[in-house]
Amino acid sequence: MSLKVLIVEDQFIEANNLQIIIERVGYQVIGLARSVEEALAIIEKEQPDLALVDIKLQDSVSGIALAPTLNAINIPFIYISANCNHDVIMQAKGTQPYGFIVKPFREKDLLITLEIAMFRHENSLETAVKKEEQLRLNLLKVIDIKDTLSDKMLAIVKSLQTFISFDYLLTKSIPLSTSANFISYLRIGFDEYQFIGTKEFEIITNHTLTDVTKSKIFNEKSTENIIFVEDNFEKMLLKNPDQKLLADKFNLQSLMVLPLALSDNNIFYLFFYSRKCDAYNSSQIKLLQRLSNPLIAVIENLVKSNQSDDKQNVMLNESRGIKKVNAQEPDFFKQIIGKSHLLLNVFDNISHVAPVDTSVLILGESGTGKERMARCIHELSKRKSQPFVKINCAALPFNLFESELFGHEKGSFTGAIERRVGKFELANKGTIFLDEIGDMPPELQSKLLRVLQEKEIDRIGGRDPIKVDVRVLAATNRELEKEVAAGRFRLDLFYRLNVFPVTLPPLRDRKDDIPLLIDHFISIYSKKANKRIKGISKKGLNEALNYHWPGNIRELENLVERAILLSREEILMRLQIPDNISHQYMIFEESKEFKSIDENERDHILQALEKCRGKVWGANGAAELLGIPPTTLHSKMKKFGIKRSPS
Ligand SMILES: Nc1ncnc2c1ncn2[C@@H]1O[C@H](COP(=O)(O)OP(=O)(O)OP(=O)(O)O)[C@@H](O)[C@H]1O
Repeated sequence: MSLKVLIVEDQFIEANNLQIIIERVGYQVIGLARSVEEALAIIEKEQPDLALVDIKLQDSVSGIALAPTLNAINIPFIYISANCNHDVIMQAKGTQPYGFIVKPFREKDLLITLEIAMFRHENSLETAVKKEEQLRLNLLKVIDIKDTLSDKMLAIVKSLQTFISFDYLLTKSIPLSTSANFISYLRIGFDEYQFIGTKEFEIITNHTLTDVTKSKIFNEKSTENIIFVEDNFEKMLLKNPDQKLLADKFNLQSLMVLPLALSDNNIFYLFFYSRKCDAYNSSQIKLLQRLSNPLIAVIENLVKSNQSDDKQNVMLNESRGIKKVNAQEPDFFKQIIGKSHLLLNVFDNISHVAPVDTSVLILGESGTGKERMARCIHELSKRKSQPFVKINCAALPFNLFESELFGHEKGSFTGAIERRVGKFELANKGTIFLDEIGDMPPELQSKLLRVLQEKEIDRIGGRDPIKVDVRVLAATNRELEKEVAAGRFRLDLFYRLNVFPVTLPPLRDRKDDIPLLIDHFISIYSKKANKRIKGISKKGLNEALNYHWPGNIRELENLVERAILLSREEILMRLQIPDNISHQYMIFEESKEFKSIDENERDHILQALEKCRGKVWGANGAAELLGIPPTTLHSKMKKFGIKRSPS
């Protein structure tokens, strides 16, 4: 059956042209809409499989306004626009389109973008369905686990984590008489949780459970799912001091509540908290609703076994001291040091994508660990016993590029004195890692695209194409959308590579990891230097925590290595951190432009947020530091388009 396409384009000739192109290859155009309103009417009558949406419509409403509806009903869409300025691209990107075509475009580019969009959509649907089924089975399996109650609870927590990312999960039953009435888990590593029951909670917060169960969210016998993100989360905290206590204690920034109505009229609540301020959305609520039956079955089983087993009651509700569960180091990411929640989010994504053959585009500033992550993806895949071949696209001279990637036959050009096998062939059955992909010359981008599409290469001077089976991982520290907008990077290649983007956070956004990384590098480089260095001084660590690390982990690694070589003591006194003030001065000199008052205010707010690690409200928050009310800071952040990115 041919795919049904909706075209949203106000220029008749262009809409007609699009229709001719796509009908020629077998798609069915179910409607030409000239405005968002017309598009909505068509969608209501006849659900398209895909929509092509022009961004700039004559009507005052932009095509981007259609995105929430299309996303909600799961219709993939591709934007078409003659305007590729950065702001438009960023605004469009935020709505998660399946493609972006810049006018004027070639017919071929349009068709490839359509094909990739459908491929990605089907793939993501299929994967989502498979994963959901797996989660359902995993939850039901918990019933048969013979382990203790807390092991069962932990199994549920871990199963849910792969779908609903959380940093703290609290479960609570109403009325309080149910024995498993307050259990919570704080995520402290990729697969590590700290169990926090009633007693532990009191030790950590200095408040009794009675203090913190006063709030409405806890006591309401509501069975509605609720999400608190961004401003709503802050507003909710103002009304619920107990939630504020939790949020401040664990640096939480959003909440999703799932009430489960048990058959004995009790309500069992799952509170998912995240350190990201926009972690939850309605699609997760829908997922949890679909899963409510297995969840209720497993929770009822859990509550029943808890009531019938006094010893386990003691373990859940009376345990003293703070327990780490599953404290053994997980194998998956042992090469990648760090436990900050931003990195844990990356681990979650990588653990989903690594085993499948999808291309992964690793983004992040220089030195954030992109190559290390690529190796890790390879190690976690079924290709791990096959070669991992790296190409640095920025370091290869232009004239050697093609021969390096695809190889050449003897005598195919002056200097080709013998046959050479290219990196793609060397990587056959394994993984190829294209580092600094943003620096690949445009002429070669089309050749790379061909390899990705046809899965075959042409050696220079060779007669027949050679089949290759490689998984492609690519990395860049450039903003590829900007490169596309500037015409330096092919759009179709961008979409091929951007199937699964992963962004590594800069070190300054995950300062919690600095002590771990310093210890890690001290242990490596002190062994190398044959010295016994035990650690770093408090002052040295504080300086490292206050530095902004433009060179990220590589810079930290180099500074630790240098300090070890120079150190005569068992403790590193300090790292030779470049002078922050002179650095700022340099930036000012380089930028030359004189800043407006608004720009200065924006920078100042950003600096305050960075210093307070994204915290706006309360003690040590940015509002306090700036000496303004949090609500004022909030509206200024809105005005300047600043979103909080906590450490
Ligand atoms: N999480 C980590 N744990 C330990 N070492 C790390 C981690 N991330 C990066 N490193 C180390 O930091 C250095 C830089 O990492 P890597 O080369 O992977 O960064 P990159 O983002 O690919 O850099 P570039 O963009 O400059 O190519 C390497 O020596 C790497 O081993």
